[in-house]
Amino acid sequence: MIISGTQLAKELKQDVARRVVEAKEKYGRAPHLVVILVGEDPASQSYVKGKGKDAEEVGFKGTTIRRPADITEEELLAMIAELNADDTVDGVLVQLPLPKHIDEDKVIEAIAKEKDVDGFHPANVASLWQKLPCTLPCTPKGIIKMLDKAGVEIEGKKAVVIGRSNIVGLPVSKLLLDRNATVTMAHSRTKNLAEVTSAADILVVAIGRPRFVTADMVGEGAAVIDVGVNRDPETGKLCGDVDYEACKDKASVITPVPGGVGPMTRACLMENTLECFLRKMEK
Ligand SMILES: Nc1nc(=O)c2c([nH]1)NC[C@@H]1CN(c3ccc(C(=O)N[C@@H](CCC(=O)O)C(=O)O)cc3)C=[N+]21
Repeated sequence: MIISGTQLAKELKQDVARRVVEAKEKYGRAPHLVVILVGEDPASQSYVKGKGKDAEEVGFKGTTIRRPADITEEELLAMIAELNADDTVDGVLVQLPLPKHIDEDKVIEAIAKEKDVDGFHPANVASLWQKLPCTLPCTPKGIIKMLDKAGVEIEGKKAVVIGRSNIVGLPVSKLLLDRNATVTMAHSRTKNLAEVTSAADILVVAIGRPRFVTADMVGEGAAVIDVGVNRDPETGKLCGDVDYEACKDKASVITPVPGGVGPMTRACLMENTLECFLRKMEK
């Protein structure tokens, strides 16, 4: 079975849109998401365009601030400080990656944690690891929703996560652990990787290498979640970290690329923005 991220994202966005209508009635305005895009990277431009479209679709006010790649770190931090102080702004997202002369950690830390819709702020990260209320990072949150919607049991299962990034591998491992999976974090230095991954009931792949996971690495009946967004070196088309065609018959459920984790990530961003807005208004 294919888990359609496109379909689940549509459902989640419809749910957010319904809640936005209610919230607007109650609080007199819609949530406002501000996305900052620095530079002209084509992939970033296309993602940011998608976020703008989603924001409009769910009934938010959406603003995209575009700045040239040579903006100084100081200018960017000043802009964020202004948005933090602006009561009509509920969510701030700075599209990553940033140009090399700008310190990403510093920028993320500058965003008010209450407006950190990505869930990247160190205060949100700390809360996640301490099981305190927090804004969850969008991709890990979306992955858990996809497993739940597909009816995949997590409790007591063996989950293997390949990749250990701050934005996907680490937090999704923690969320799976919180759901009582037995979690293995695998990576580029893992010995006998195929042996490790074949034992997984749930295999989450987030390493950023086109079609890295081959059929021999997938156990019979596994749930396979492909977080990759790569360009196929030959065709230039979007492809995942999993060789989908080779693995789909071994997996019980699998997510495609495109149309899998990506759209759910975006839908979760909308949900996070609504939640930041509600938390503020309910105070
Ligand atoms: N501050 C920040 N937050 C992010 O969440 C963030 C970021 N920076 N920088 C880049 C990565 C990447 N990312 C994607 C989200 C959706 C799709 C997505 O929807 N992909 C579609 C296809 C889109 C296409 O055709 O290009 C799909 O998989 O079906 C892809 C990639 C969010 N990121």
